[in-house]
Amino acid sequence: MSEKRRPATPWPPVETEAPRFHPEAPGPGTELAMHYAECFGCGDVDNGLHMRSTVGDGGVVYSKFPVTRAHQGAPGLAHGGLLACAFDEALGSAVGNLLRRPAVTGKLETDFLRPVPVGTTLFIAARVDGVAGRKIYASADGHLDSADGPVALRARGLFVQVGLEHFTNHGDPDALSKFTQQPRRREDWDINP
Ligand SMILES: CCCCCCCCCC(=O)SCCNC(=O)CCNC(=O)[C@H](O)C(C)(C)COP(=O)(O)OP(=O)(O)OC[C@H]1O[C@@H](n2cnc3c(N)ncnc32)[C@H](O)[C@@H]1OP(=O)(O)O
Repeated sequence: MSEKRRPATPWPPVETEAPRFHPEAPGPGTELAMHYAECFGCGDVDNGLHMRSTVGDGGVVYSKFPVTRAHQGAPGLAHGGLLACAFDEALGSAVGNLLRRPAVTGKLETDFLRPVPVGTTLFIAARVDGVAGRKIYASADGHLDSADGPVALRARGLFVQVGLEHFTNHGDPDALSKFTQQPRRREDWDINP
């Protein structure tokens, strides 16, 4: 298949500032641990995505999603919803680790350009594109089987900064202590929008 094109829409869709990476953000070459053991994206969960991420140069976070039979939609092909899930994880990891601003996905759009077969590994490169107040814009490309393989998917996400109480009030009162990597303590986060 040739390089796929889709209609171009402005990104970020509003005026933004360049992202300011947290002074204690992990540097290039750092392998990121799972952020929560029960996370479907990166945790130690049966039939989860088992994604692993590494910080690259220039504010890029590289993630790998090994596609198995547990992730099928059509026979032999990855389920589109799980592919979108992989991008949510990859984009969220870039936002959370590089900015250390607590944020949740507000909007996620995914362009599916090529089928992703079982047995392939999706190599996702994610970056933070801009920040407008609480709104954090990030995007990613997903390459088949190598970092420079053909692009199978592209995604764009809006993450909205929230207070840490978002996790403790709506989720688990002990949420912060259950993060398995930095940022996990209140003082590890940049909570000022
Ligand atoms: C180290 C850690 C690594 C972590 C990796 C984790 C990866 C996984 C990440 C996730 O999956 S998070 C889970 C999925 N997401 C959610 O559960 C979020 C559910 N939604 C909410 O909780 C609220 O709707 C939300 C916090 C997103 C926003 O509610 P708020 O009341 O705080 O804010 P508001 O609605 O005023 O929106 C703030 C701004 O964002 C804009 N906005 C929000 N959602 C939007 C949307 N969908 N489209 C466009 N704009 C949107 C909104 O218009 C507004 O713009 P302005 O400031 O310019 O007025």
